Amino acid sequence: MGLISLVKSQFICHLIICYVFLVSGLIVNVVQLFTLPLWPFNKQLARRINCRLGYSISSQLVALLEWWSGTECTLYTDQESYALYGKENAIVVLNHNFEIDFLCGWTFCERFGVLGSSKVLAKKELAYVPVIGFMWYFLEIVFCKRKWEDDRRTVTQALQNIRDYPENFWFLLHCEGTRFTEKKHQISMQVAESKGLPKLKYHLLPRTKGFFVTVQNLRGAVTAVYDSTLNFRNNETPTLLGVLNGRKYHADLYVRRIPLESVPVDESECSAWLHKLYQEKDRFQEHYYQTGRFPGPSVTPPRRPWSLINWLFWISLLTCPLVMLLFQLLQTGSTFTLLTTAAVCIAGSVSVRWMIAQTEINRSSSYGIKETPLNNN
Ligand SMILES: CC/C=C\C/C=C\C/C=C\C/C=C\C/C=C\C/C=C/CCC(=O)SCCNC(=O)CCNC(=O)[C@H](O)C(C)(C)COP(=O)(O)OP(=O)(O)OC[C@H]1O[C@@H](n2cnc3c(N)ncnc32)[C@H](O)[C@@H]1OP(=O)(O)O
Ligand SMILES: CCCCCCCC/C=C\CCCCCCCC(=O)OC[C@@H](O)COP(=O)(O)O
Repeated sequence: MGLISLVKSQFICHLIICYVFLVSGLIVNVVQLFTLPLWPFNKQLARRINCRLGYSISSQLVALLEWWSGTECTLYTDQESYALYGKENAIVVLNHNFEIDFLCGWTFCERFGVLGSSKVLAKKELAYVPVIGFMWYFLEIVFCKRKWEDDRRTVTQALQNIRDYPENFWFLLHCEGTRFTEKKHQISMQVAESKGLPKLKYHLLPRTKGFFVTVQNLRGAVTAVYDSTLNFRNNETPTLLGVLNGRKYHADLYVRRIPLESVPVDESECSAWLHKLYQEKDRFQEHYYQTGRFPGPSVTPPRRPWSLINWLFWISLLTCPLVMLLFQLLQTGSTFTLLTTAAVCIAGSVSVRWMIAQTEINRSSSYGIKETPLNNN
């Protein structure tokens, strides 16, 4: 192990990174709160400000992936589509197999300049993740309970709200609705069979309602669907803890740009269209496993310096007072103050560890296992 790798794997480095993320995140959250009075008077300005504030949080995680772990992100796509990325609103349909697929998604957003404004149809539980959940509230992220009876109205309303968003955005949909596990796959394929649909090898059966309602409500505001398929080279199974430890991964993303006009308007045709899309995605994954690459030309969109600059800004701003405070505590240090400091550090570490745990597949929800109609019979 080289010296740099050794440094990156040290707990003290992780502690500092997490401290900077938490404290800067909370500061940004407070500033976001101060934008509240602006919303009724100049909503578009409030949104633009929040895009920048949100960027200041999410780009730290991107910097961790791009600059700390040095993970390579390769894009497989055609030249004409490449020229349009970041210059239009789009719905992104992405497979959901990896613990850091959200982070790779963010990284591509960053490289095409839409990180601050990126959106997602996210499960409601994520709204309660400290820092991120609060940030998302101000970025008008669309949350769902994954219960269609409850979601139909709220999701439609939230989608209508973002139609006039002042910055180009990508709206991410993991149509499978949950992360891939063997058990969920097995159950999902029983559902596919019962519906007379072809079996998928690498994906869960997509849930079509969210996709339909998104297309229906964003038609006219969004110009394309980006059918995106992510995989990692050499059977890597990336984790956020691995990234924090400075481990380098190799992400490959295959993107096809599909004009929105070619997505059917009728609900059942739209659902059939999505099922067909996932059958094609399955073939792309098969191709990847056979050949080690996706079809077509590949390109590596360059890293931009902004995520690193933002990160270094927060690190320099927040570590000096921390060091000074620790020195003062040690000098004056009563047992009580030292114990209190230790307790605050432990509480911080535990909460960040809890946040990281939200990304871990072995703690994945039981969605797709419990609620299947086959299990209810
Ligand atoms: C150039 C670069 C391009 C791209 C770059 C890539 C990405 C960057 C883009 C943006 C980045 C932005 C943000 C990223 C940051 C963070 C991301 C964080 C992640 C959050 C992700 C999540 O939280 S995923 C979970 C939440 N989201 C979803 O669930 C979306 C998908 N779900 C739906 O759409 C659902 O329809 C729903 C949620 C709207 C409603 O849920 P419900 O369960 O009620 O669904 P349905 O009514 O649809 O389900 C019933 C139907 O499903 C059938 N069924 C039952 N059991 C199963 C089963 N086990 N498997 C499959 N199907 C099942 C059932 O039979 C019903 O069928 P019907 O025919 O009757 O519909
Ligand atoms: C600068 C570095 C800071 C290091 C500290 C990192 C702290 C972690 C911060 C944020 C992590 C939370 C981001 C949440 C995004 C997780 C998205 C996700 O993958 O959700 C899963 C959901 O789709 C499906 O859930 P289930 O499979 O049904 O269960």
